[in-house]
Amino acid sequence: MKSENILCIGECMVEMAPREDGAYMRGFAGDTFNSAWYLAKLLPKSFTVDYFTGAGTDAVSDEMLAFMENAGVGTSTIRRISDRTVGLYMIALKNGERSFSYWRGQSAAKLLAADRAALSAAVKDKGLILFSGITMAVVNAEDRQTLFEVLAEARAAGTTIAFDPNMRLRLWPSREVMAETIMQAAEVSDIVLPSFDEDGSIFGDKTPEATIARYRAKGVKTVIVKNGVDTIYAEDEVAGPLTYQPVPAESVVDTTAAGDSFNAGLITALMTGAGLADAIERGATLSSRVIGARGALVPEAL
Ligand SMILES: O=C(O)C(=O)C[C@H](O)[C@H](O)CO
Repeated sequence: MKSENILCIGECMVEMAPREDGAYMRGFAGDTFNSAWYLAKLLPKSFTVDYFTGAGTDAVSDEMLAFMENAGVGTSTIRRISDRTVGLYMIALKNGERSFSYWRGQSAAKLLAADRAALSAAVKDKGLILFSGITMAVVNAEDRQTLFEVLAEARAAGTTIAFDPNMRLRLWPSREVMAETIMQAAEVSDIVLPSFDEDGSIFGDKTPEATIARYRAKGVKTVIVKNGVDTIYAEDEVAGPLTYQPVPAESVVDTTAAGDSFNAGLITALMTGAGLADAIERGATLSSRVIGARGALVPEAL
């Protein structure tokens, strides 16, 4: 049987999310961690969900790891780096659409792939590993290659690799490096979870079908193109091409983690035996509830 151990790799930060009264609420979030948080809540108890990143040894890093453990996300392989600490981001909201400001240039997570042995130990015996374009953006060029190699080794050993291109142009040296790295990441992945607004603008895809074709040409087995409130397009070897029209959200308060929660709902369904169409519905339903509240992690959405 396939391993029921899941690993998400990336950067978790202090999150400052605005409240209605103008004050800020401090939380902890980051795209792949957000998915881990939802996965830990959604998957049956026989599964384990772990997070791999870099963290400091200071009080806020300890609090972050305690927060993860409390949420059911394992932290035992996280790298602790004594002269660094965790990054921070702040959400700004305009009519429900979010934008982010970051303080993460020197974060411990930037060194997450600097110790190959630690990374290799973390990926061992996993059923599925999720990483993202943000994971690739925060590490340097040399460590990116280490990540690719270690993920390729895990895949060869039977792990399913899932990748969300999640593009944050500001975190990359250039548009070209971002686009090139994303296609390299797709080559080591079984499941790719792009968003049409980002992929359309960076790669010039005219339609979601073109996005699917570009990743499938790299050998990706399953591609699901998220598309905001519009039709989701997907394809895998069993279901063939399919579409899903998401039910509109009851209210849109903050779109932070819309894609991350979609990924978690979808992966939960796929890991527990659902077909692609059901898995997409599961992801879309969770995502439409998550955007009805402020911040990335929304317990009421579960
Ligand atoms: O933008 C990032 O790097 C983050 O990880 C912050 C947010 O939690 C994430 O983008 C939401 O998808």
